[in-house]
Amino acid sequence: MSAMQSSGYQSGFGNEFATEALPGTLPEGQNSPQRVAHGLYAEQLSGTAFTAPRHANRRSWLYRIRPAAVHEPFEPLAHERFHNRFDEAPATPNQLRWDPLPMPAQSADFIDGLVTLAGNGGPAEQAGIGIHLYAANRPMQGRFFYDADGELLIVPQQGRLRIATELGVLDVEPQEIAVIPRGVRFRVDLPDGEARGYVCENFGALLRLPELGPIGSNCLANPRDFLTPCAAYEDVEGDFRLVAKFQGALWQAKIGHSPLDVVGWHGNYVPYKYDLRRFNTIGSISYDHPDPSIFTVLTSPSDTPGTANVDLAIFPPRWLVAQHTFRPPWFHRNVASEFMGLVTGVYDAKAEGFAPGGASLHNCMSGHGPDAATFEKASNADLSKPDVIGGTMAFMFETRRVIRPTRQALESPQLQKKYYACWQGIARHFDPERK
Ligand SMILES: O=C(O)Cc1cc(O)ccc1O
Ligand SMILES: [Fe+2]
Repeated sequence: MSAMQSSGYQSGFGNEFATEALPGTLPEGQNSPQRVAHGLYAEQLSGTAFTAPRHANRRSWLYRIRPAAVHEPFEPLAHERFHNRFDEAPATPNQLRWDPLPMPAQSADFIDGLVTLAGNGGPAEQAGIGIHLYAANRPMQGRFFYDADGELLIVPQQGRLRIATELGVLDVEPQEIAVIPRGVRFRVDLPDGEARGYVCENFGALLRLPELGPIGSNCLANPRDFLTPCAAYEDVEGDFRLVAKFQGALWQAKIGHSPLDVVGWHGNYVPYKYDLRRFNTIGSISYDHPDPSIFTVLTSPSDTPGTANVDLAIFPPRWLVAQHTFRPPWFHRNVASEFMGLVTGVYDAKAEGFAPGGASLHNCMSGHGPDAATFEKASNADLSKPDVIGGTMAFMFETRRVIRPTRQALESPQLQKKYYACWQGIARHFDPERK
């Protein structure tokens, strides 16, 4: 099958977009005309309840060669490593860290290459997240995927992804993220031959931009930097497979055509990408390190105000200028649970052991913070000079619920058995006489 080429982008977050790959496709003044132009079918894709409040309501109208209903029955598709079984092992208060997942030894496409590391809640609850890694060395050939359980926040760490979706093509590279809405069908091609990264499967409310409060009307992730593809379609027939993730398990159906056959669409339920290097990072220009909520790119709110189902926060390059201050992240315990990954460079709280492609987990109320080497260095740094953190991009999925590692994550050879030791060298400095 010929890979769809990039179709260009439209900018903005949550906009009412309208795009057509063939002129005259979109109906004028209505959504569902008696006959759609070019002999297409009209289909609504609803991402929120029909009656969701207007500001949160998301749906798109798709004008396509065949409706999404056209495929043979689904049958279960085994996948040992990609699931939502977050109750296989006791949730642990231990600080955990993993080395990067190796590239696959056998041939694996994006779906084959998914491994579930941890999660909470589930698709039936419509709350919580799944945390997965992927490592792939083959494009998805003749198969397409959609996730009915949640939207997929994809964080590439190595290798570019070409994500051909029903609504158009997203080309993403490390330091960019992509979000594929629940239900949207897509295929992942690998322009660099292999790729690796992280996926947050969000079972809860759709990711949105955080409120800015006193920050004002700009900064953090600016809406115009979010890019949604222009319409692009494939008109191909063949012996293809449609893979669905439904209630934690995979299903597969035969489909005789590419489901990426949407010639035009309009609406606000859309895939998008965002370049994390565009993030307008805010920090202290006086003293003390603020809470990392200032680093929030996107948030999935829960039913409790200010308490996220999941936040995506990033730790991008930035200047550290705070005076009479311990500049790196402080020691802390958090009611929320923190999963971190590293796209590139070094994370400022960890001198070593947290490698690009690796991961860490600090659960609810588990103490963590700078390792011993970082503490000593930052406690003795010359604060008369600004310090610059360059060439790095770490991120965090922070969630209100405890993050439960899967059995395979706890049994993985990548789990660092001695992670706790990075704090064991923390010296006792207490001296009642010392100022
Ligand atoms: O390293 C961490 O644990 C993440 C983190 C970063 C930060 O700057 C402040 C708090 C926090 O949890
Ligand atoms: Fe933390």
